[in-house]
Amino acid sequence: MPRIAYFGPQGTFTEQAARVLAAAEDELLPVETIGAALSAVRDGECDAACVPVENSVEGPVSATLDGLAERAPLVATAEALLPVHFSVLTREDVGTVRTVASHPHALAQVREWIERNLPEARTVVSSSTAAAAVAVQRGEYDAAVTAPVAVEHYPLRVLATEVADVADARTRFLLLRPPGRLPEPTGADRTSIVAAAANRTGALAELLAELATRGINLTRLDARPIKGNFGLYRFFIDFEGHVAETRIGDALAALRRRCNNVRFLGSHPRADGVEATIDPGAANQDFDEAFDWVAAVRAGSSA
Ligand SMILES: O=C(O)C(=O)C[C@]1(C(=O)O)C=C[C@@H](O)C=C1
Repeated sequence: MPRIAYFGPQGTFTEQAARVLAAAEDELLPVETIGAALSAVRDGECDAACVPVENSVEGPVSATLDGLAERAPLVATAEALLPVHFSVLTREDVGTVRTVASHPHALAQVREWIERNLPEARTVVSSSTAAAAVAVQRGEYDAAVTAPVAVEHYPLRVLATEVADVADARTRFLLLRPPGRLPEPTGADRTSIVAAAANRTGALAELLAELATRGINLTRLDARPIKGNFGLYRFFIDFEGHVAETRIGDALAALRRRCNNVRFLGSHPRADGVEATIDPGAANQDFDEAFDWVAAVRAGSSA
């Protein structure tokens, strides 16, 4: 039975995403950290890992980005996009809430709500939203900011539901596997890479220009420090399209020429189904015809 490690424990948003992405026969295994989920795949204990990658309010999930840039390569074969609003759970015996725990991304999405509704509470960081619920059950903290499903696993008192400072907040999750067969292109795909641009004037601009001149639309750009090298950064770049397409393959080849540390992080269908925008002259057919023309020129059959 295929096994999927997910960022747990049970009742996290990531578990919900894993349920969206898993096949009926897959077995889901909660692990305590994002790093442990990636290691479970790298060590061959699991076939895939489900982890969060970006949130529309708080931005990138750095443990996922750093975990993908180092050690053995993993590629994303699918993504899920979940709406994020929270429940606040407490124990029956709690009167005034003095401590409220959650994952840092969750706390960042309910900061104003806590200030307004739990003015006496100090926030405490936990490894995940569900881990915060476990800590409240154990009596370590007074309240937890959790996914709505958490209360089904951790029988606590529901203090509030539908909590969110920003309406329509969303988190995107990836299903990661060892490199292997890629999903088929659909016309509404996302490709991800990470590259360390050289430390010289214009190096990042040159990488981005390779995408721009081919009419490829970026969907995300994040920088993360290369640990142990103060001032040096890796760039995580997501863009529309699939590596199987001529235009995307041509761009990746150009990035590889400019930067030999490019790592491919996957091409897969977008969860929102948004089709790639194609500029005039930048369709796959335009690339194919241009390459055919060059071949004909080389063969002496065109000019
Ligand atoms: O702690 C969880 O429930 C998670 O799945 C992690 C996570 C995140 O990393 O952003 C997922 C979605 C929410 O934005 C809050 C927390």
